Amino acid sequence: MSTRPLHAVASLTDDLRAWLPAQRWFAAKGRELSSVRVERATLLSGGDPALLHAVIEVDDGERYQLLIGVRDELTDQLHASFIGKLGESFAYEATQDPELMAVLLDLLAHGSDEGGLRWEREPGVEVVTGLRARPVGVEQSNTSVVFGYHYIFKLFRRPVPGKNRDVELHRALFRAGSKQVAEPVAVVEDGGEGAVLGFAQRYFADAVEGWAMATASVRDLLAEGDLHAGEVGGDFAAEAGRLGTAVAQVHADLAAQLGAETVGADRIGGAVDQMHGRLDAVLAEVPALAEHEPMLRAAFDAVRGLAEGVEVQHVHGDLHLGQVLRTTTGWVLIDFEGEPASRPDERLLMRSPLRDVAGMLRSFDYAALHLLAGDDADTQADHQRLTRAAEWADRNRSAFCAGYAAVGVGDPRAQTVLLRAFELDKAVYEVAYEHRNRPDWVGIPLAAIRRAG
Ligand SMILES: Nc1ncnc2c1ncn2[C@@H]1O[C@H](COP(=O)(O)OP(=O)(O)O)[C@@H](O)[C@H]1O
Ligand SMILES: O=P(O)(O)O[C@H]1O[C@H](CO)[C@@H](O[C@H]2O[C@H](CO)[C@@H](O)[C@H](O)[C@H]2O)[C@H](O)[C@H]1O
Repeated sequence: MSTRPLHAVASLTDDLRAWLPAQRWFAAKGRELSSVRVERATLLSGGDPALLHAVIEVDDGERYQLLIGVRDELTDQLHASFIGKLGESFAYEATQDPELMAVLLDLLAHGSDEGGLRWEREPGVEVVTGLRARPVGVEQSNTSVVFGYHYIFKLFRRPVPGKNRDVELHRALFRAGSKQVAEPVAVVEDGGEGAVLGFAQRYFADAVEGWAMATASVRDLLAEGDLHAGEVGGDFAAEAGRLGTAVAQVHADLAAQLGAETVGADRIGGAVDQMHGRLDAVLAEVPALAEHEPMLRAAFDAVRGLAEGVEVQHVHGDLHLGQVLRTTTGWVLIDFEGEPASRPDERLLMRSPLRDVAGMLRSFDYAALHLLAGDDADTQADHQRLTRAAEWADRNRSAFCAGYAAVGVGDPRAQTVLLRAFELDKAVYEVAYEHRNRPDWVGIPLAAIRRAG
């Protein structure tokens, strides 16, 4: 490999143009790239294998972060991660290489401030090294690696200068003694612009995702045919209630640590304008939404009349059943980056906690209906399954709200105008998300919008 990292990565630009669009975390998926420019590259560890860090810019101006491994010979396990040849050597996605991830764990444990990258443990935390590394297999917006049963490290694929919401909110909650988040362990920062490049936190080895639990419950129900959601073994309502309580506790801790305020007509109007703006954009992309436009606009405009103002604070911002984990001791929330579609500066704003509630309520609807995506309500058997699934969603949505209200930070069910607008706004977002990423599922948010009419 060339001893000049920038030169080495720059010689891969043609290969990167072909490789990037296939990556789940790459935002411009499915589109041909005309240019890839290497902004900087740093050698983190030499030898064979070598580890390079690079920041690249693609033709839409988006910046991405890469960890590139270089080996004289590619092992079978790394074939799928191949990016391109560097002279006689092979360049590949380094997060898939346990040997190189051990180097990364050493950097996190011992700290370093070289080549413009700062690796730093959180105060008072010791990091164990020599743990086996494995990449997280799920489809994600970033890339995560698990070390033993101890840590999970997230590489932010699109680092943003300034404060990182995921890290800051984890720190604030952990300071508050919250049991609903993982302990922050270490961060990697770009010494120049101060962007957080990576974040290690405590790994919950005993955890299962809320989405997996909820959909298992729906499967149980559908297998029974005749029984109601409350009568089957896999009933989820008690868990949904505990989840509501956990979310309310997180909201209470965030408000206590970082403040809350009541906003009046100006800010409310701005938020309503944003909902209309999103609808404009999605209508242009998905014509099937047009028949619901008057109802949606009326639901958003109803928020303007909330004379008593709206309480805002820092919230999760992208809450759904895939962002919560059930451990053996309770529910935890992960990934506080905020809504993927919002600009980084927008994500830092305080928002109504009902946004999170609405996100979770939408998620119960998804969990109930995704298995029935192809069902036809006109046939008797499918009608029965759809009715049962709808009952499941109602039951768990109510249990979630009751669990939330029990904490004393407010009852979402008492704020019907706001909750309805936020749920519909989220559903509009989901229509665009599904249209772009999972067209078979676009019927789920569309059906929810139709039912609200
Ligand atoms: N502290 C943790 N303990 C156990 N698993 C975790 C933890 N944090 C994240 N995960 C797992 O990693 C996956 C991706 O994490 P997430 O922070 O949502 O990344 P992304 O920003 O890429 O979506 C989650 O869906 C979850 O399964
Ligand atoms: O987790 P991300 O931050 O990447 O969020 C995006 O992807 C989610 C899908 O993984 C998407 O969530 C939608 O589908 C979920 C089921 O897969 C469902 O539970 C959510 O309620 C629904 O919104 C999310 O909208 C998108 O931003």
